[in-house]
Formats: sequence, structure tokens, C-alpha cells
Amino acid sequence: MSVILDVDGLAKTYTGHGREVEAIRDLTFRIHKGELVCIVGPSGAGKTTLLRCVAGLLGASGGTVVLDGSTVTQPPPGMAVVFQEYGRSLFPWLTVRKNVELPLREKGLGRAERTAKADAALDAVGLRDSADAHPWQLSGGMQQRVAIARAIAYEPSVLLMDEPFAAVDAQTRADLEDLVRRLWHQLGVTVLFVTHDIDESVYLGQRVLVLSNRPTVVLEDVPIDLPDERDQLGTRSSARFAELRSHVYELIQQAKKGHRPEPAGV
Ligand SMILES: Nc1ncnc2c1ncn2[C@@H]1O[C@H](COP(=O)(O)OP(=O)(O)OP(=O)(O)O)[C@@H](O)[C@H]1O
Repeated sequence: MSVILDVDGLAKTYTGHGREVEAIRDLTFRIHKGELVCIVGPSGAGKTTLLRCVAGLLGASGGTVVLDGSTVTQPPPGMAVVFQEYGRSLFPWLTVRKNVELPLREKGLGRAERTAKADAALDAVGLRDSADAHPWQLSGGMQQRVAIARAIAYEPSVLLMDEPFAAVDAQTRADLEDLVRRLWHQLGVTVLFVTHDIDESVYLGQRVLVLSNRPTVVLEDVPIDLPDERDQLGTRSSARFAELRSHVYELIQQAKKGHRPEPAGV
């Protein structure tokens, strides 16, 4: 499997207003083409900072992010991001279809192709019937599905998701998790999914990267050896799921207490 995303020695310190916050000290990991990788860590560990650096929305203080062989210095064309705040990421004055079409317009696609791709993406998330509605006429879960449709219509090679379901109710969240797994299977896209929810990370991921507390490093890269076919009831009640969630939970507890991996060579 080829490496699509290579994060090497990434560091980020925020400066300004007379103070410095070292958010990320030294993050190194690789993601292969077509993988679904989750990132968890204690609150304030730097998960959003990491995703913004990977997306080219924030300049790193050190290290490199390489997407498909090219160093990321600004938002790269092959990446799409779904944020937690769907309310702020959709334009209320545009219809659902126009919201989904927007990045395709920036990509330079003609009207017919834009409409076809937007409608296919809305079909994939089950929202074709709402194409002519405005975002504010939809529920929170539906708005987040619009944001997902917009991201997949763009046909990114890597889809970044930053706690995308944190603001929706539990039932909707379960449905959206299954939607992400289904789209990932169908489209073969690489997904990097940040969440603070341990169960969600184990349910969704093929691997879970557990981050230390700030300044952040990778505490452990946990392979999730659950069967590829997952369902909310069966998978979550399996013995292996319980073992994996306990392991990740333990790691987060250690991270909160300040445990850090030994530096290499010590
Ligand atoms: N613009 C900024 N200026 C200064 N410090 C910042 C800025 N953005 C984030 N930080 C700090 O960097 C650290 C990491 O923040 P970040 O939002 O990346 O963490 P997180 O893991 O996503 O947190 P949470 O799980 O609570 O969402 C925090 O200490 C935060 O206060």
C-alpha cells in the first residue's frame, strides 16, 4: 500500500499577545492510501491544530506534511475538510445543491457536471429530496450530511474530519458513523477522523492514533482488528470491541496524567 499522507516531526507553537503555547511538539505518522484512521487524545491535546496543519490552513513551526508526494504549504487541491460546526460551514443563502456545488465551481467544472456530481453526492448521503432547500430548513444531522456531500462531491484523495458529529444527538451520530464507513467503502477515499469519543474511534477506524497531552506526540498507534463489516449493535457488543475500547481508554487516562513515550534511543 502506498503512503498518501506523511506527517514527519510536525511541531506547532502558537505565538502572540506576549505568550507562547506549544501545542504540538513532534508528531510523526503515515497514512496509506485508502485507510480510515482515527485520532483521539485528551481535550486540548492539539487535535484540531494537527488537522489544520495537515489541511494547510495553519503554518507549522517545524516538520513537514507531505500529501501524495507534495509538501503541504497551503490548502492542497486533493483534500477536503468536514468541521464540527456545520452551522458555520454552510452558506445559509445558498440552497443545499449550490452549497455542494461551490467547491466544484472553484475546481472549474461546468454547470452540467457540477449539478450531476452534486446530485450524486446528495444521493449518497440520502438528501437528494432536500437539494432545493436551504441549510437552515434542515436538522443538524441533515446539515452535517450536506457538509459530507460537499466534501465527497469534490472527490478528494484525503478526507479530513474534525469532530464532525460532536454537535448531533446520539441516534443521528450512530447513523452518520455508518454513513462514513459506507462512503469510505464505496469511494475508496482515505479518511483521517478526529474525535474525542473513544468508542467512536474504535468503531470507525482501522487504526487509532492516541495522542499524548500537550505538547503533543503520538502515544500509541492502535490497530483495530475488528471485522471490516461493522454494525452498531453487533460490533459494539463484541468482546474484542470492549477490549480495544478499554485499551484506548487506559491510554487516554495515562495521557491525562502526563505519560509520554520514551524518546527514541533512550
Ligand atoms: N489560535 C490559538 N492561539 C493560541 N493558542 C491556541 C490557539 N488555538 C489553539 N490553541 C491552544 O493549543 C492547544 C491545542 O488546541 P486544540 O484546539 O488543537 O486542541 P484539541 O485537542 O482539538 O482540543 P479539544 O479536544 O478540546 O477540541 C490548546 O492549549 C489551545 O489553547
